[in-house]
Amino acid sequence: MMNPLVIKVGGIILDNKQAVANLFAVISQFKAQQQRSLIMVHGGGCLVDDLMNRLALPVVRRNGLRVTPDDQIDIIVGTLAGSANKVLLAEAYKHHLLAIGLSLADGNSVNVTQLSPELGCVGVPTTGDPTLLNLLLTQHYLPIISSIGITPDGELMNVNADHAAVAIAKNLNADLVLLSDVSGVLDQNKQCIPMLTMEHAEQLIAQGVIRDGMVVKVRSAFDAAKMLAKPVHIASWQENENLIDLFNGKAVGTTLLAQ
Ligand SMILES: Nc1ncnc2c1ncn2[C@@H]1O[C@H](COP(=O)(O)OP(=O)(O)O)[C@@H](O)[C@H]1O
Ligand SMILES: CC(=O)N[C@@H](CCC(=O)OP(=O)(O)O)C(=O)O
Repeated sequence: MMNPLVIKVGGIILDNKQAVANLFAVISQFKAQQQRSLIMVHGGGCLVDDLMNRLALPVVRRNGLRVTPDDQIDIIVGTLAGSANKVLLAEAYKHHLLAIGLSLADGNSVNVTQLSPELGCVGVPTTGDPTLLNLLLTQHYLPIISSIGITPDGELMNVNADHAAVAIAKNLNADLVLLSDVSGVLDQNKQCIPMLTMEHAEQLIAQGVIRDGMVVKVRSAFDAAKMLAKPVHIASWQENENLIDLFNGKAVGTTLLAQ
């Protein structure tokens, strides 16, 4: 049996019903062909931004992470663990997939602590217990996991979804694919870089070619690649015709090398 595959979905796909439907069509095709266990970890930052705008609340990010004041965590939990998670679950059901919607805290799958007081209710993954997820995978469930966590003191935390996906992949010794709006990590000419080493990535970050959320994504991906001793892929959820290849471990988008 192959090791599990963690698929992280983020970006404007969460705001695009057709794109979500296309992705689940591919996942259900893959599931029909392969015995491999899949876990989906999702973001939904764009949905939070939309709601913040409608509520006339400011959207503030520092180094790619959302500043999350105490009095806004309920809105964010509602959006990520609520609507975003259930929209994905609904599409999974529509495609006859046996799915279950979870957060990082369910079954203590990923424990989190507060990152820093300046960012407010932003959590970082610490340890985790894979028992619940392994149990669900044995019974052929597709876990769909939001990036909401709970601290040991019972505080709800907003975790960057790339950090969350890396934590789950480490816990399950899984392969990891990060799907975003872009075809991969782009160079200064906006061309997708097929293979990236950590050294090259840090150069591109220093030059400002890799910016914003992509800095978090690339550093998270290398963290996972090193720990798991295997490459991690960053690709677009729009590459429908290549997604099956990607899920089978072929290089699509940018491959971040473990070395
Ligand atoms: N060098 C780069 N290559 C690709 N995307 C980049 C780069 N630098 C900055 N970005 C930005 O990073 C975004 C992806 O990060 P992010 O928005 O956090 O993704 P997601 O929401 O899918 O987690 C891209 O949409 C792009 O605007
Ligand atoms: C702390 C932090 O930044 N949390 C993110 C969680 C969602 C996310 O990461 O969504 P995408 O993967 O779609 O960008 C946020 O509030 O936007």
